[in-house]
Amino acid sequence: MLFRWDQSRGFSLCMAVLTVPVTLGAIYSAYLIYSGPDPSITALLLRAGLVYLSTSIRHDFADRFRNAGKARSLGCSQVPVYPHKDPILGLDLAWQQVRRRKNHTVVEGFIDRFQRYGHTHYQLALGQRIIVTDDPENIKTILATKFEDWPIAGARLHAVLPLLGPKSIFSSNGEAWHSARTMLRPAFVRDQVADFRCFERHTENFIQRIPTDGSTVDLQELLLAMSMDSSTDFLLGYSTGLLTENPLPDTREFTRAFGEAALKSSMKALVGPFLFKLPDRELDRNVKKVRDFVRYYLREVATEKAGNPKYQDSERAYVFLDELLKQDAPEEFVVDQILSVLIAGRDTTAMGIAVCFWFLARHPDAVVKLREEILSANAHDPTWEQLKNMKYLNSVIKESLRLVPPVPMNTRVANKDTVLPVGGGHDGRQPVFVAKGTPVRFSLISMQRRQDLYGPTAHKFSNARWLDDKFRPGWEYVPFHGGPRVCLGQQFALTQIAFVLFRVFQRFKAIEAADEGPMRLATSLTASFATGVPVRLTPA
Ligand code: HEM
Repeated sequence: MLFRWDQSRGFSLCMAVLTVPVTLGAIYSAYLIYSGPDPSITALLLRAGLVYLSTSIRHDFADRFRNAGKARSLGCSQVPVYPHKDPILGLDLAWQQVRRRKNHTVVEGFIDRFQRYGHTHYQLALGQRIIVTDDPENIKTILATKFEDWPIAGARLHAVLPLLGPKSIFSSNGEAWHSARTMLRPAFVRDQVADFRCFERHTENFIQRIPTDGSTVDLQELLLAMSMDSSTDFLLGYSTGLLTENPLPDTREFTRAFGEAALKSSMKALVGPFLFKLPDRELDRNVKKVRDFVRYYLREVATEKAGNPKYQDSERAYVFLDELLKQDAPEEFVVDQILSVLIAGRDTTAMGIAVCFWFLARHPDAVVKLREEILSANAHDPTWEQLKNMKYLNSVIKESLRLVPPVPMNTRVANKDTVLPVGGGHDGRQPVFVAKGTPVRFSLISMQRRQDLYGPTAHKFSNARWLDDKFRPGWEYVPFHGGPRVCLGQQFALTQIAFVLFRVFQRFKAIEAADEGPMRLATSLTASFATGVPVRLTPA
């Protein structure tokens, strides 16, 4: 059963009444601490703990009382609350999440809770009240309309801070973010996106690793390697070469350290920022390895560019790093930005391609139509325009990113008292008051599967919906987000996904799944398939 608090009059009154004894308790505890005869250390600590607890409870009650008044004055309505069995810390839900994480059903849990408790509701995360939403109006408000009220903070920030530092595009807000974005934007110009030579090299290495005798291969693993190779090539002008016979020296160490540092940081961020204050030599070592690797190639490019034969080679005409070096920024700032783009683009692109293969392996009819389009394009080497005009190919990509957006959920934190447009009241359509400091977790993956937005086939792969010109979703479909912080690499990613699909289905006529059962996703900042994408392909 739903129970609504935060802004209810009865609750506020109750809180106000409780504030009096709690405050008296705090004063009495303080008196005992200072006046007790020779108190022991344990007694002192216990009493200090009691003072702290009662003071923070008092503040919490006072805040709720103040917020309830403010919410009413702003015309906001009550919000549904998850019916916790543990109403103090919310450990019941935390425990459920741990179990869901273990059996890879986090997404199903989100979808179920949104259906039961409303598309915007409160829940407790280790004692902190957070809002969860999968409503397009609210997501639009957070990312665009009231962008300034919703900086990156909390778990989303702490998940990347150790690797990127506070000034990178992926971890900063306000002026710092603005200057990072201004610096990076010119490096994503369309001509470079349309320069397929970099994609070609790495797609070919990927295809070479696909067995042609019908044996099973895990495409997810290969795609992660391919996207590390192509990202480092595009960014630094040096590819890690994981899919080649001659990887760069230290590549495996770099990839391992990068993966471990990213995973460790996001796990620590889930528990809370205080963990980062504790020394962690392993994380420090991995971060140092990653940054040293990037710095080394940055110096190579910066100092050897003029005489380096690689740069006379037209194959290497465009390197993202060159664009950054032109701007004369400090070295560590450039390292921050390169690593940001690597984090933002590597796993996401690999997942974007993996999702397409996952669905195609279960929809042979779509593969037949896709091949018809690819073969009838009559273009051995497609141009950017040709790929953009391939309706069927793009419908497969859009539908795959609808059902599994590689960034499935995200978080922002209100930096002032603010309002979300919907989620309150009995119909869930009234505005919601959000107090300063409240985190909001928004879920693209459940929004993009909502039946009321996508119809009865919302949960099914049905790329045909994108072939209808009248079907143009707005904020109901934002795999790259929207607003001022929209993904900078969107065109780069979409082009690479289209290119890989084009090349693979030029050479292979069928793909079939080598595993059974429902999709199982592992989720952190990026989603991945918990057991990979094992498939068998048939050469054309
Ligand atoms: C299918 C692939 C991709 C998806 C689904 C995707 C999605 C996203 C999303 C949702 C964000 C917003 C994150 C946030 O604000 O918390 C983002 C930001 C970003 N993405 Fe992507 N991305 C993809 C590929 C790429 C690629 C290939 C690159 C670069 C080569 C890239 C570069 C960036 C950058 C630099 C940002 C930060 C923008 C900012 O904060 O101003 N992305 N991406």
